[in-house]
Amino acid sequence: MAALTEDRKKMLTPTIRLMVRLVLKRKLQNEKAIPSSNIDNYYLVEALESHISKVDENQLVLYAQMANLVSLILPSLELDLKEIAHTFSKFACNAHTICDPELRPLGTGLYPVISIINHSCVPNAVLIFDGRTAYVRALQPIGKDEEVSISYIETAAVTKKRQNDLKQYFFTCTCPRCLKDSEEDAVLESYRCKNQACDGFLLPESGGRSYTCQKCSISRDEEEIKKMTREILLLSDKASSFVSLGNTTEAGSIYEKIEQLEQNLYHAFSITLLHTRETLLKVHMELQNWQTALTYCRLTIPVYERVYPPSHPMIGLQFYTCGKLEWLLECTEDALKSLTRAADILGITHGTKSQFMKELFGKLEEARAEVSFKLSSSRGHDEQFS
Ligand SMILES: C[S@@+](CC[C@H](N)C(=O)[O-])C[C@H]1O[C@@H](n2cnc3c(N)ncnc32)[C@H](O)[C@@H]1O
Repeated sequence: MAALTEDRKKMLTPTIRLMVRLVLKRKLQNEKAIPSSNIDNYYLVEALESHISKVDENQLVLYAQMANLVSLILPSLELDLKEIAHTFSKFACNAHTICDPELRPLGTGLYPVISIINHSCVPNAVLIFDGRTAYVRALQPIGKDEEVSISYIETAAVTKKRQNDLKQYFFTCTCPRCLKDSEEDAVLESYRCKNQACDGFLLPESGGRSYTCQKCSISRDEEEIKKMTREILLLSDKASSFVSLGNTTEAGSIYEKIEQLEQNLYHAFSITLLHTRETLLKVHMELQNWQTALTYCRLTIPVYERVYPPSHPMIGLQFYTCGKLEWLLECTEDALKSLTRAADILGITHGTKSQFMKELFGKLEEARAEVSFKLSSSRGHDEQFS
């Protein structure tokens, strides 16, 4: 690595590091310096799908450059650059993002046995890591002949976006959600009805100039929508520049304005509004504004429950955040409810033995004890005065 120029060092992406580890592992396994097994050997990598014939020329050039860099990092090995480039193409449709228990990305890994699992936007299983060990856990009972599926992408998105994110895998998803989701997509991305009491979504009128609610037929003027969209765009640019300056307080107050505008513009289940609220949750956590953070956390949950399958870890994690905030704010009974929901879901997706889960169970026990203590002391108080 020391022999690399600064420019080349910048190219040491997680994918390059993964390739270097893979090449070294193959060498060591061939020399029997480290053990190989049925689920851990290079033959499994050879069998992976690469879609190399469909990869475009620019991407092929990039793979060739990356292969070259690997050979510079490992000068003592005689490498077949074409084979390395081909393996990079396998990474694109088979590698997995290793995440921490809170689903924050940590790096990239290749798990050839897990790579046999196909994608669905309504998956019946989920891939969870404990350190570098990968676990596939069922989100629901899976029948004997039923196919196990996981999601390769973020499923909190409309069909067009999901299909676009799946392009690197060279297939068109035909899961039930992709086949029938036009109305659901409209809810997730359309404008809301002008009537605040109506939960309908708008579609453009054939002649343009206005949008009409599909539930109550009230129209919204196109100009008004364009004006609000422009205002949101301007504010978003401003908020991003405050974020890059590290001014979280200013960024937060601009995101609040964006959220207000988006509430009036988009449907309550809008993905755009969801992302703004996720940002506001992060901002207020950073600023230790626990009550406001809790408000935004609670607002995200109904949308999560709509866009993720039941028992999805994202829902469990959001209940966990809610529970921790409620505990901090001494809303003990709410905390108990949220932590119970979190434990019910994350117990399925994360198992019960990891340190992360032990901490959650510890917090749940504490909340349970506190609630029963409060209950018994209020009963004692009532008895004293009866
Ligand atoms: C990680 S591999 C999954 C295993 C692969 N089906 C196999 O037999 O080796 C990813 C590739 O599988 C195919 N694939 C995955 N999910 C699919 C789906 N829902 N429909 C069609 N093809 C899919 C695509 O070719 C994709 O690039």
